[in-house]
Amino acid sequence: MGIVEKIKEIEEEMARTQKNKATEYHLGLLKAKLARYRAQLLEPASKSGPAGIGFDVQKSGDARVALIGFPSVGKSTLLSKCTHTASETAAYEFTTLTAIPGVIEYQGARIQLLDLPGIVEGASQGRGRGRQVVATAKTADLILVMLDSTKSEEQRRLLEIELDTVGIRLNKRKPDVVFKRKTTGGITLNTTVKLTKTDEKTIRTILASYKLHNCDVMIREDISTDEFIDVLIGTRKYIPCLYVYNKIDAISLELVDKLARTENTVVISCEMDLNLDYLIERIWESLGLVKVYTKKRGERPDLSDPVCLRKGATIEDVCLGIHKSLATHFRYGLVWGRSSKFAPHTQKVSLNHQVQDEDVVSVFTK
Ligand SMILES: Nc1nc2c(ncn2[C@@H]2O[C@H](COP(=O)(O)OP(=O)(O)OP(=O)(O)O)[C@@H](O)[C@H]2O)c(=O)[nH]1
Ligand SMILES: [K+]
Ligand SMILES: [Mg+2]
Repeated sequence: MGIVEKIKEIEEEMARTQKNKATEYHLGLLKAKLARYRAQLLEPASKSGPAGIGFDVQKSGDARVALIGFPSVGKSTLLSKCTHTASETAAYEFTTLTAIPGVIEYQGARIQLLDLPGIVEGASQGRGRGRQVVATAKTADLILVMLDSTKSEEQRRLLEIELDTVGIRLNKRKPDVVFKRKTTGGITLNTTVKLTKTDEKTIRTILASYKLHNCDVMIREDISTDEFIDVLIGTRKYIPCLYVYNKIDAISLELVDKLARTENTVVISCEMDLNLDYLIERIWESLGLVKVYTKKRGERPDLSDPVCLRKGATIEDVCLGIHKSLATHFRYGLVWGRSSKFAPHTQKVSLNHQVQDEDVVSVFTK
């Protein structure tokens, strides 16, 4: 029996099993098994072929944003409107067949926007180019789930399932669980909160089913069984996401209003150029990029050409963003701004100092 069939069998058994206190533990086991098979199916290291490999597009710029959606929702139209790259658009489905990168320039940052082929239900199982598309989505810093506002709400849930299946967790934080493998000593399980969505027995059974007989587990959040499995599998990707409803020119104002009030949602019309600037603002905000200005000794900071970095970036990243040699010859840095302990005064810092948005940085070399 192939992995796909095995997965199907487990899914069927789960569907047949009634959800209650008595079956909770058995369902937990099935979930663990299912997650393991899916991981086998989708990780690049699996023997089932190059399933986990995405389209070969060079990452460039300060961040990567991937467009995911069903065919003909307007992904290519959006790329063509927001970047200098033209991607073919047409009224028929599957116009786009590969990944097409474009660049959004905003606030001094270069954001790579990736137009991707439309995916269909079952994409993560290998239908169409779906697996390649979702594998590419895994490499993104932000996912735009693009939806056709004239179509049913169902499309959003279906896309979420496809992304979830390949281990992408949208708008979620990594569960607050510390997990350490050991060679001896058995299992130490500690919780700092009351577990309401799973229990110790289920957790211990899952550990056993993964043949983890020696480990330390510290659970610091009220997690579910699924979230615990995510921790064990370890390759889950926690990616922020914006839901982008396109074609609002074709729906009622009431519906536009309702959609616009939904969390993590932006409504647009590519065709009528509605709200596209606002979308870019939201993309920028969701990426949480950090802009740092550099300053040479005795000069004013250069406000025209900031260095753009990811959240959590350090002085070392600033150096690398300017020139490779700067980090190797680094003596010390000076920081003005929010990350400076002595704001608004200067702080002398080393390479591992974390910078904040709008900091001004000077680097002194040997
Ligand atoms: N009414 C309306 N139509 C739009 C809008 N944006 C795009 N379209 C139309 O939707 C159709 C599909 O657009 P594409 O950009 O090719 O869609 P896609 O998502 O890239 O499609 P695939 O590459 O096939 O997956 C085209 O006929 C567009 O003209 C919009 O804002 N309003
Ligand atoms: K199309
Ligand atoms: Mg397209």
